[in-house]
Amino acid sequence: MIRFEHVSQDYFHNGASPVTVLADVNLDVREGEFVCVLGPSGCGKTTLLNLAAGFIFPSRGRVLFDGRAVAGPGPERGVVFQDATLFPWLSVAKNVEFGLALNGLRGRFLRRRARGYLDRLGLNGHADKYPHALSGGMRQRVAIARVLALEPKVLLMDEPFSALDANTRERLQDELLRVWTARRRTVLYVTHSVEEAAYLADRVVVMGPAENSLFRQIEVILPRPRNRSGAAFLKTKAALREVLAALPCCIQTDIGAPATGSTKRSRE
Ligand SMILES: Nc1ncnc2c1ncn2[C@@H]1O[C@H](COP(=O)(O)OP(=O)(O)OP(=O)(O)O)[C@@H](O)[C@H]1O
Repeated sequence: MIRFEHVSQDYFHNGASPVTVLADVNLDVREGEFVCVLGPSGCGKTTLLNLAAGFIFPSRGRVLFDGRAVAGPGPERGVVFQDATLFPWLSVAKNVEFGLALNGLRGRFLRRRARGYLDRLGLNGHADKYPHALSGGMRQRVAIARVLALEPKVLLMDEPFSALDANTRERLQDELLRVWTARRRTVLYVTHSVEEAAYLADRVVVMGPAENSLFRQIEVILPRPRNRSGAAFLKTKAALREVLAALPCCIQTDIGAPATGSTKRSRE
């Protein structure tokens, strides 16, 4: 569904020589697959996602969607960011309807589609509220409903739940999995969290420094729904932490382990 073919990405800073963030990345995301991209801060996770979204273009190589080169953003690739960027002057329902109207839906078809996705995300009692009256978790739910309502083939998600408290995050992870299981969309999901990657992913792509952009790929073969305290789940987390700990010269890592005597941070 998404293919990165020998993709390299350079950035330029004030006339200095270019900095290579991704080097010769080859990655296939299969249709219906849930792929998490995990790695230290600054290793290029968002860059990878932005390339798939068509927000930027590779310095070298090609990014393909459904066999065709990505030439820019498109409704078949829905993007969810860390901060829900809703229109503050529109109600919840109107926020979801906005993109549908831009894509040509009108009248009751538009309203029915929007309501359907608000229901799916547990927002049916909040359709007439404005974003300022919603909690962070609810705002993020609206942002997801808004993207899902466009029925994209691929969801590109950049740390969508990282700003939320642990309970809300886990609830939204379950809601996302419920929607994903029902429709089996392809998901490319950037996270710092080992726990999140182990819970969500079919496959975890661990990214490293540019010369080793795709450091390791790990299939997560645990059955769903996953038990966060089960032995197999804990083992998967431990395996992922081991891979992260083996990364050469991390900038910052979030490997979910106590940071005693090291510079490693934990958010879990
Ligand atoms: N438009 C840009 N121009 C110049 N440098 C950039 C640009 N976008 C990203 N970078 C640099 O590229 C590197 C990778 O950034 P990117 O945001 O892809 O990493 P990341 O792994 O997503 O980081 P984080 O986990 O902190 O969000 C960083 O050093 C960043 O400063």
